[in-house]
Amino acid sequence: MTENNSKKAQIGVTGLAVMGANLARNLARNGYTVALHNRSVEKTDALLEAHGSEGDFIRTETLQELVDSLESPRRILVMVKAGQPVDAVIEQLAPLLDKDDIIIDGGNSHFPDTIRRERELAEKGLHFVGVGVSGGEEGALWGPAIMPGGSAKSYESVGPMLEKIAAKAPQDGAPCCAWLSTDGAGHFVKMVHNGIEYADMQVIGEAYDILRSVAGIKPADQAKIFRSWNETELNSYLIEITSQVLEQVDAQTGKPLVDVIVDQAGQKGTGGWTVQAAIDLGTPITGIAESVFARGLSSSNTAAREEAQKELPAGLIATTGVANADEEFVEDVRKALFASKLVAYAQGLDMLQEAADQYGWTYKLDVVASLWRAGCIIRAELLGEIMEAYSGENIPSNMLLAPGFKSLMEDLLPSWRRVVAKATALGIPVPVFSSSLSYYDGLRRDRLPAALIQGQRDYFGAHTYKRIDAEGDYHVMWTEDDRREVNAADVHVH
Ligand SMILES: NC(=O)C1=CN([C@@H]2O[C@H](COP(=O)(O)OP(=O)(O)OC[C@H]3O[C@@H](n4cnc5c(N)ncnc54)[C@H](OP(=O)(O)O)[C@@H]3O)[C@@H](O)[C@H]2O)C=CC1
Ligand SMILES: O=C(CO)[C@H](O)[C@H](O)COP(=O)(O)O
Repeated sequence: MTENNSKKAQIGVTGLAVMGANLARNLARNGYTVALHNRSVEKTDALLEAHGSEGDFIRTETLQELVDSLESPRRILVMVKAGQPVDAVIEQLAPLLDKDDIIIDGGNSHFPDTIRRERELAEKGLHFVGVGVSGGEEGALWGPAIMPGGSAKSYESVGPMLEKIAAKAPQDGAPCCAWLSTDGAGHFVKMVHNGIEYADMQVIGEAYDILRSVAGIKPADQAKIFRSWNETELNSYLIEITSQVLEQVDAQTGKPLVDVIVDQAGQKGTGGWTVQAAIDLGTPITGIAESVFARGLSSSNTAAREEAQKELPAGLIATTGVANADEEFVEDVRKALFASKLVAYAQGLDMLQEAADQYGWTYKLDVVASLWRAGCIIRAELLGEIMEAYSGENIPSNMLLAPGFKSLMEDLLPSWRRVVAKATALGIPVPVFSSSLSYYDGLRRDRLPAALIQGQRDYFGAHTYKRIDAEGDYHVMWTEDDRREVNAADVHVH
C-alpha cells in the first residue's frame, strides 16, 4: 500500500468481491497504482490485509475519496453485481466526475443496459466502456480474456492497461484483449462467450452421462479418460477441469463428489440472454438454447421430475453395434462431443456475425476467436484454428464450411450418429448432441420441410409462399373450389 497520500492512482476499482479484488491485484502487479473501494469497507481492508504488499494500492472508504485519489482523466473500473447495482453505482459516481472521465463496467452486464448507460453518460460528457471479462478468480488475477466495447477514443486511454493485464495467447503471445466495437459490443461478445460456455459444459455432461450410463465407467476412471482427451484436439480448460471434478472424492462419504452434488444446474442469466438475443436476430443457436433449457429442466420443476421418474414409461429399445465399454465406444463418445462442441462455436460465431450486420458493429470473427484463445472459460486449442479459418480473404459463411472443419466433420459424423442413436434408444437425454446433429443435417439437406410449413401458413393465414421456379409471392385460393394459385401481387394477400 502506498504511503504517499498525494500520489494519484492511475485506475480505481469499486466492487472488491472475487473479480474486482483479483483484477485490482493484477493491475497492481503490472505496475499500476490502484485505488480501492467497496460499498462495505470490510472487503477493502481484507484485500489490503492479505495482499496490500503486492503493489501500490490507495485505500478509500467513500466514492468521493475514490474520485479524489485518481489522476485525470479518471478511470474507474466497476466490478459490482450485474444489473441494478451497476446503475446504483453510476448514479452515485457520475455527479462526482469531470468531463472525459471514464467509467468501465467489467461485470456481466446485459448489452442493452450497456448501450443505455453509455448514451446517458455521454450526455453528461462522461465515457462509459462496457467490458466483458472472463476467466473467473484465477483469470482475473493472472490474466483474463477481456472483451471491450465503448468508443474507440476511450479505448486509447484504457486499452493499454487492459491489454497489459489480459491473458496472452500461447500461440503468439498476443494479449487476449482488443477493442471490439462501439457501445454494447464488448458485453454482447462476452454474453455469446457464455452461451458457448453453457453448450460446451452441457456436451461434456452428456459425454459423462453416456460413459457412465451406457458403459458403466466410474467417475475416477472417467477422470483418466477426460485427461487423455485433453491431449487430443479437445484440449481445453473445461475438459481439464472436468477431469479434476470427476476425480474429486467427497471427504464426508468417500463417494465421488459428483455423486453427492444435487443434479440441479444454476444459471445467472447470460445463457438465457444469449438465446433471447438470438431469437431477436433470427439466428438458430439450437445447441446453445438446448444447453440453457437443459439447466432449466434439471432445476425448474423438481416435483415433476420426481413424479416422472416413477410414472413415465421408458420405452427403451435394444441397440446393436459397438460394445459399450470398449475403446471404440469411448472414442465414438469423444468424437460426438467434439462435433457438438464445434457446432456450439459455429452457432455462437454465426450469431456474432448477424449481430454485427444488424447492429452495425465492426468486430471481426478472427479477432473475437483470438481473444478467446487464453484466459477465458471457453479457451481451447480449437480457437487457434477457428481464428485461422476467419483470417484472410475467404471468410466462411458458416464455421463448419471452412475447409479444415469440413474434413474434420467427415471423420466425426459416423461416431456422432452412432452415439446419438444409442443414447436415444437407451433413454439417455442428449439434448445438445442431438440438436447439434440436427442443426448440421438441417444445414446440409437439400430440401427442408419448411416448404410444407409455408403451405400451411398460406392455408390458414394467406401468408403466401415463393416458388422454386418463378419470382414473386404466391397464394392458393384455398377456400374456393378450384384452389387456384394466384400471384400475391394481383390480389390482396400478405
Ligand atoms: N465470479 C466470476 O467468476 C465472474 C463474475 N463476473 C461478473 O463480474 C461482476 C462481479 O462479480 P463477483 O466478483 O463475482 O461479485 P458479485 O457479482 O458477487 O458482486 C458482489 C460485489 O458487488 C457489490 N455490490 C452489490 N450490490 C451493490 C450496490 N447496490 N452498490 C454497490 N456495490 C454493490 C458488493 O459490495 P458489498 O461487498 O458491499 O456487498 C460486492 O463488492 C459480476 O457482474 C459478475 O457477473 C464475470 C466473470 C466471472
Ligand atoms: O461469466 C462467467 C464466466 O465466463 C461466470 O462464471 C458466469 O457467472 C457463469 O455463468 P452461470 O452462473 O450462469 O453458470
